[in-house]
Amino acid sequence: MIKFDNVTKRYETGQDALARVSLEIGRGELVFLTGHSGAGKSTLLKLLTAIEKPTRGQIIVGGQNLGRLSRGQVPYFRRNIGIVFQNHQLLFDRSVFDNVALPLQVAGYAPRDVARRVRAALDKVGLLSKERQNPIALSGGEQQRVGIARAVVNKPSLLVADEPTGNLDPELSAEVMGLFRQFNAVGVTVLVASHDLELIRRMQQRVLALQAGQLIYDGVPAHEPQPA
Ligand SMILES: Nc1ncnc2c1ncn2[C@@H]1O[C@H](COP(=O)(O)OP(=O)(O)OP(=O)(O)O)[C@@H](O)[C@H]1O
Repeated sequence: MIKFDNVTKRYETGQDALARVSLEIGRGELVFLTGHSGAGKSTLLKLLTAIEKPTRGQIIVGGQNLGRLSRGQVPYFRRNIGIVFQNHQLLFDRSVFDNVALPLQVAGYAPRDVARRVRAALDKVGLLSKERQNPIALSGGEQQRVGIARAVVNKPSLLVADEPTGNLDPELSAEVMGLFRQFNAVGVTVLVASHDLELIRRMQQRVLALQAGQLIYDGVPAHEPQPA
């Protein structure tokens, strides 16, 4: 599903935000990406979603070589990826329903299909009863779930999240992670960037760790028994 081959990203400032990173993520995997602030997590996600281009190396996503995508092809490529942001970027002057509907409207779906899919997505994140509310009236956890519904409404085969639990307390963070697990269980490939090591450890999934732009770990962390 995702292949990075010796990928380096150097920003104009001259710094290597990623240095010779090679990795593969198979279809249907749930993987966490971790590392300190500035380690390169966001850069890796921006390359993966064709927001940035690599300076060197090759990136293949869903069989497409991102280095060969033309500007015009990028929006079509992105339709197959759901993206969840830390600050969820919801529009506070529109209802929950309209926020989730946006990607479908942009893609030109008929209004009946939009309504059906939006309600299915809101149902999956447990917010069907709040479709008419304005997101500003929702809690932080609920707002993040609206962001997740919007990311999955298009039924993407890949779901990417950048610090999706950054502003949430541990209980709500666990809830959001549970949602990612659910989408993964029905076949969606999920990549979640997070610096919350405790939360990641509890998930018992594959972890990729970056340090100063280099991939320093790829594996499932050993489960440490908790003291009684
Ligand atoms: N657009 C940019 N132009 C120049 N340098 C950048 C740009 N974006 C990121 N960087 C630099 O690249 C390095 C990696 O940044 P990146 O945002 O990928 O890290 P991160 O692991 O996501 O950090 P954080 O958890 O703080 O978001 C940092 O040193 C950062 O300052």
